[in-house]
Amino acid sequence: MGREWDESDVRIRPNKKGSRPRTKDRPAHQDAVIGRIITVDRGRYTAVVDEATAQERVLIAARARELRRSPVVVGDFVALVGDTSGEPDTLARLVRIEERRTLLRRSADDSDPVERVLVANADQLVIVVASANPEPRTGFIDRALVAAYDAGLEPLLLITKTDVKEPTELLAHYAQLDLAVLLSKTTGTQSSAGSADLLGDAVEQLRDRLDGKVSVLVGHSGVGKSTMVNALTGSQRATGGVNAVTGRGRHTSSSALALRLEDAQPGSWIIDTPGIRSFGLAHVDPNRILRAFDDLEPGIEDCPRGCKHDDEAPECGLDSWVESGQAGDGGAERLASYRRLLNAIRASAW
Ligand SMILES: Nc1nc2c(ncn2[C@@H]2O[C@H](COP(=O)(O)OP(=O)(O)OP(=O)(O)O)[C@@H](O)[C@H]2O)c(=O)[nH]1
Ligand SMILES: [Zn+2]
Repeated sequence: MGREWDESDVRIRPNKKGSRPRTKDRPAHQDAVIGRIITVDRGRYTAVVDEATAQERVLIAARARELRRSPVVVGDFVALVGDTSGEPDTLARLVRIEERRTLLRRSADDSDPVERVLVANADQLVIVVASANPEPRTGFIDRALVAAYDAGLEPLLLITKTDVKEPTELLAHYAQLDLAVLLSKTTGTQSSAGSADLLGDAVEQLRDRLDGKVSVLVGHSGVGKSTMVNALTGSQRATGGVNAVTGRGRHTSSSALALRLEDAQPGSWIIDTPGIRSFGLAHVDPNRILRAFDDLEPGIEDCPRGCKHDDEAPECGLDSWVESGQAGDGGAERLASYRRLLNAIRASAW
């Protein structure tokens, strides 16, 4: 990851005790290297530095005290000082979190009483559901869509197991959204190991979509997320490949984990989220969700102040906007879709 230094990086604070700049830790930050966090496990942060260069290396870091309690998450770019060689048994010091482009988070909810930052700087959210077995739940998809729109991520719906059932109803349900949908299925023949081979098409289509980007995958257990992640990333994890990358034990925590997309441009990462099965959405602002509906968005100009734009909102400007045809022929359905997503914010579970 290249980064240019400028004067603001070497600013020296006025020193209360004397005129000399503090030599102890300030100058050290000038040597900082920037790394991408690929996993977090028990207070240890694994980062890739000098990505896609001959000097690329993976190192382990501990957070500096000056960071206090600011959460550092997968996808964060961080400044690292100290031993940044990445040699075995070395530990770098993580001194700063770079500004985040996007931030996927969850409010506290019934399943987790703490508000959490989940993943930083991702571009896309791939919502994985099975066409059947387990049955797809639109509540899950709606909540994930809201989380994506709120975080500024492009959502993508991946429907697996279409060999088991055609996802006709599900597709109809989301036809009004500007939502890219990919279908995948297996050959239907289970190998002796019990895992079925995915048909190549879907894997390649998805790879094209993910190429050059950072994509987070979310999905319930059993939908075939691991099958797809393995097809896209090779055996990095299946074989304990995380060892080779991080020099540490196989990834066992429930934290997110970034894996490289195989046969893709540098900077293409897939973030698997074994621990994330739901999103608390209490923090979400309906206006932010509206940014994903640019045909509707201008309609809120006539809304009363503090309008929530939902089914019960009196005199919501979106109603007249749609009635007057300004959102086009499909306007009413689009508004219904938007409001259905707003309902997902209020529903407490998915
Ligand atoms: N018929 C069919 N089975 C599939 C397909 N994709 C995955 N499977 C099977 O579904 C089961 C679950 O797949 P996994 O990839 O382990 O599912 P997961 O979402 O990672 O689930 P967890 O590992 O519990 O998080 C496995 O037996 C897969 O072989 C598919 O497209 N069609
Ligand atoms: Zn309104």
